[in-house]
Amino acid sequence: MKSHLNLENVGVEFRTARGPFRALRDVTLRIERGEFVSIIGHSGCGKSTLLNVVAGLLPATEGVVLLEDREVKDPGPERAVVFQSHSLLPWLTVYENVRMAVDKVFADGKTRAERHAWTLANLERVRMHYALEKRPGELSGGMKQRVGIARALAMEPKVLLMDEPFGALDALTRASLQEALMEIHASLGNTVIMITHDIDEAVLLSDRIVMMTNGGEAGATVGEILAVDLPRPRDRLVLAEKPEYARARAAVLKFLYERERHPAAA
Ligand SMILES: Nc1ncnc2c1ncn2[C@@H]1O[C@H](COP(=O)(O)OP(=O)(O)OP(=O)(O)O)[C@@H](O)[C@H]1O
Repeated sequence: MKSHLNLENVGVEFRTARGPFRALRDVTLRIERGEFVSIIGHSGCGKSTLLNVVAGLLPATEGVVLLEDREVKDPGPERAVVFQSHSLLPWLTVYENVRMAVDKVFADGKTRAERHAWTLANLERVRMHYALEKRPGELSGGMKQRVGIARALAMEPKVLLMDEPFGALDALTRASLQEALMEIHASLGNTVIMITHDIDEAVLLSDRIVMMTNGGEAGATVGEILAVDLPRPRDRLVLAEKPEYARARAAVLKFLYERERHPAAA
C-alpha cells in the first residue's frame, strides 16, 4: 500500500562547470498523512535539495515523488514552502501578503468576503492579526516568519514544507513559534516536513526524524530514521524529564557525531 507522500529512489545530480555533482542518491521515504517529519544532517548533505524536489522546485534526476499517487513535477499550492529567510513581498502589507496567496488559490472556490475572512483567520492563527497594515520592513524576524507561515497555511496545503524556518531567530522567539506550530499541526493535521539543525527542535516536534548521511562522492541518502514515541500534546518542560526524550536526543546526537568523525560513512 502506498503512503500519502512517497519518495521513491530519488536521486539528484547537478550539472556544474566542473562536471556532474551527485547530491542525492536512492532516497526512499514513505510519509503518512498528518505525520510530522524532520530532516537532520550535516551542512551541505542535501536537505534543501530534497525539500526542493518535494516542493517541485527542482526535478529529480532519478526516481519520483508521489503525493496521493500523483507525480510531483511542478510547484503547487498543495505543497506550501516556508523558507528560513522570509519571502514576503516588501511593498505589500501583512494582510496583502497573505491575501494575495488566498486570492490565487481560491479565486474560484471562495467569494471576496470569504477570502477576506480566511485571510484574517490565518493571521489570527499565528497571532499576527493585530499588525495587518504593517509592511515587512516594520516587522521583527519572528513576526515575518509568522506571516510566512500564515501565508503557507492559508493555501490549505496537504504538505507543509519548512526549510529551517526558525533558524535565524533568537531562542525565545523560536520557542514561541515552535509552540504555535505544534498547535497548528494538532488542529489542522497537515503533513509537515521540516529541515532543522536543532536536535531539541526535531525531537520536540517530530513523529519521525530522518537522519541523512553526508554522501561525499556517492551522494547523500537516508541514514537512519528515528521514531519519536512521545505523547502529544508535548510540553518542552515536561519532556525534558522523560527518559524517552533523552534517548531520542542521544540517538540523533550519536548519528551526527559519528558522521562528523567518519564523513564518508553511509
Ligand atoms: N544548483 C546547484 N548546483 C550545484 N550544486 C548544488 C546546487 N545546489 C546545491 N548544490 C550542492 O548540493 C549539496 C547539497 O546542498 P543542499 O543545499 O541541499 O544542502 P543542505 O543539507 O540543505 O545544507 P545546509 O544545511 O548547509 O543548508 C551541496 O554540496 C551543494 O553545494
